Amino acid sequence: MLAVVGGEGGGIAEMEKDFDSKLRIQNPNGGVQRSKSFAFRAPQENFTIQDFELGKIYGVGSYSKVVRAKKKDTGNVYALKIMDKKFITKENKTSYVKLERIVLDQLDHPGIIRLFFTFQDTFSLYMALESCEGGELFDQITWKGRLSEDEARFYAAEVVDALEYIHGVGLIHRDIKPENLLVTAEGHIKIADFGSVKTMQDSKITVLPNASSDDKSCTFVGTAAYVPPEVLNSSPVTFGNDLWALGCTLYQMLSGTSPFKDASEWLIFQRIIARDIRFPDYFSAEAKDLIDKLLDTNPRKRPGAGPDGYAALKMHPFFKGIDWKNLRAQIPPKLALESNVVEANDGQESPWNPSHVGDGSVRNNDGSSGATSSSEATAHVTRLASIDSFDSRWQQFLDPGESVIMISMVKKIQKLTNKKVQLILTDKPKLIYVDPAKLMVKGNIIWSDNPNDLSIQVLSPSHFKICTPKKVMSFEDAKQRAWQWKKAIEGLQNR
Ligand SMILES: Nc1ncnc2c1ncn2[C@@H]1O[C@H](COP(=O)(O)OP(=O)(O)OP(=O)(O)O)[C@@H](O)[C@H]1O
Repeated sequence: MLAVVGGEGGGIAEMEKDFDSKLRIQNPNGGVQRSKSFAFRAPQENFTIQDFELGKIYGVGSYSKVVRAKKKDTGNVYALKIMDKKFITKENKTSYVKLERIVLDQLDHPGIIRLFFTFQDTFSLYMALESCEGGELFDQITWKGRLSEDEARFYAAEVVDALEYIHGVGLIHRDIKPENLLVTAEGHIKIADFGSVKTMQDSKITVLPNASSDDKSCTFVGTAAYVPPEVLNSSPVTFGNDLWALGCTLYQMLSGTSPFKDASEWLIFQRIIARDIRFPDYFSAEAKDLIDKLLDTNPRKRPGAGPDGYAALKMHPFFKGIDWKNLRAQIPPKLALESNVVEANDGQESPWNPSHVGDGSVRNNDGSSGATSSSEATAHVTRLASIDSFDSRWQQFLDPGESVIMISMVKKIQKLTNKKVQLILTDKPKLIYVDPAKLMVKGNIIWSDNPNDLSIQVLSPSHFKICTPKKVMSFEDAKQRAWQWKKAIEGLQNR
């Protein structure tokens, strides 16, 4: 995510009020102030984190962790999005959180992540989301190298179907990319991450005035590689924004990489503005034509944004054979598993240590609660931990009681060869990298709280260097978490 939407729009106390199941809503659109009593479809419950059995971490966002959570009494499984209240306030993410909560609550489509309920305790806000066991489409592309045209057609069609609904209710998603397209256990696509949506004038979706994204106070919203050229020229955002991103995503499905790639965001933007696209030879004429049209510099000319609406997109020859009425009844492509790519996965889920979140106390109706954390500073760092995936393979590299702060599969860039390694940061603190195939520690970076002896240099969202007096090591994180690595290491140094 590049830019933060809107202003802070009120503190955490106000947000807690907004999270009440009854609230007064005002629609800022259309000039006339519409005001009505409003009940969330997904209620705010009085649950605690102890009501759930926590499983693996699905992923980490810039201000949240998403964990597999089974409700102990019903056995229902959710993707529990856990957000640290202090962090949200500090990082001005309040409006982003409110927006996602209120928008998801009103969306109802099989191609969009469902929000079931929310709850909170002293430290955290929790959103119980529909669980997507298949992970991100990004991982499917990475693990398969690239997708076949049939696979890409299937996924693209499901995205088109959901986008038609999103645009139909007057919303622009603004952050369509393979990381935000989640895959269910069965292999269907669900669009996630509605924190950057923009409501159009005549939107059917109601948002709180201070939960909406305010374009005036920010440069732009989205992710560098998927941003359309008009957004870089500060033109008003339109539905065409998502259609450009769809074109980039389809290109990435078919080739394995996004069409506008370079070493820095600035260079990526130059490529986007110059519309510097090269199609691999193996793309079919239909795929090339559709991507070429979706990446039209004129947003109104992109199929789906013109006077014929979505018919123009759905009737494109690339989608020949797609049964648009029965999409979700079709058999999805076979999912790739991480274990097919990295050897030695014992296939076991490793449960996440629940002491990493919340305080376990029940929230009273007046918003007060009992317990406070004894080691708040450390817990805070741990709650902010950025963890791609954590399974029992990495447990053997930890001492008893030691927990992981951040872990990701990264490329260690060397002069002659680049090597995939698992970079692991723990609360000891310990910073090591492991050969994922041989399950051997390949490097132990000597920890120091002194930034002269251990520092992180971020070169681009995906490229960072770990510098020690003896050595400088260069890493590439495909998930663009270079800044999170810096934050996590510096957070531990300043604990
Ligand atoms: N419903 C879900 N089911 C399974 N995994 C999920 C679900 N929602 C999110 N995830 C995983 O958790 C990760 C973090 O999600 P989250 O929504 O917190 O942040 P994000 O989408 O990465 O966004 P950002 O960094 O822009 O805040 C996602 O990238 C995804 O891999």
